[in-house]
Amino acid sequence: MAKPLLSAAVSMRTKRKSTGDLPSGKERAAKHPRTTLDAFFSPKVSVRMGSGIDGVAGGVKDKMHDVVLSDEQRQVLKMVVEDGRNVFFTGSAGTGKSLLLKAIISALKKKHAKKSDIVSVTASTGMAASNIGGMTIHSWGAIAPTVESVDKLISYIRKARPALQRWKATQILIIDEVSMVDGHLFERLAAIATKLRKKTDRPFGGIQVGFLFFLGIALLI
Ligand SMILES: Nc1ncnc2c1ncn2[C@@H]1O[C@H](COP(=O)(O)OP(=O)(O)OP(=O)(O)O)[C@@H](O)[C@H]1O
Repeated sequence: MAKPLLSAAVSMRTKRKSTGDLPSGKERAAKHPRTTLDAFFSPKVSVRMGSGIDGVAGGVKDKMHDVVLSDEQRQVLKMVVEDGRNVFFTGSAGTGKSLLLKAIISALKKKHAKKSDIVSVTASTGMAASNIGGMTIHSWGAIAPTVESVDKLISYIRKARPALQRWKATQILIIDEVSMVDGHLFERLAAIATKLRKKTDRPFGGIQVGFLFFLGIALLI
């Protein structure tokens, strides 16, 4: 049987329940340990199985499964979400990168729920972008592939208001499958960010960047 594929539906299970839902006193403490920071970064994530190709083929029932992140996955999630660090991680096939990326996106969106436009989720290809509920890096940044000059690109972006808003508002940029982004495009993205955001002293104009590499994740934070 084909291995189930992940969809973008990953949700953190760290939300506090109202006290009315829980028993009180010692029983409650035993059954429902207090939510600690450590517990926050030991999230259970629900993964929708059977979507994607398997789902289309109808081979697997669409069903939510709880999984617990491994120590390594939790460590990366904490570095990105809590510490706000630029993180790149890689690994061979099936080591849980995609699941972790979805958990990271979910945690970032939850953390920044009141200012959701500061988190941007992108990928180098349309397929990868759609798998994580994002858009291609070209669409996100209004990068016309035929335009070479950074200044021309910037004047084009200034006229494309939604893209301009994204460039200015984004504080955390995730790029999935960053290995498909060539160095030249990457340099242009960095140059545009620096010029548009007017923070010339900081790489990428101060955007935190994260990447999911071909076999891993790269975040620009
Ligand atoms: N912490 C975990 N607990 C249980 N299952 C997990 C965990 N992390 C990942 N998995 C499962 O392992 C399988 C492989 O994970 P995933 O697709 O994220 O790997 P990957 O590194 O992205 O693989 P590839 O490079 O081939 O795309 C998936 O079925 C996923 O649901």
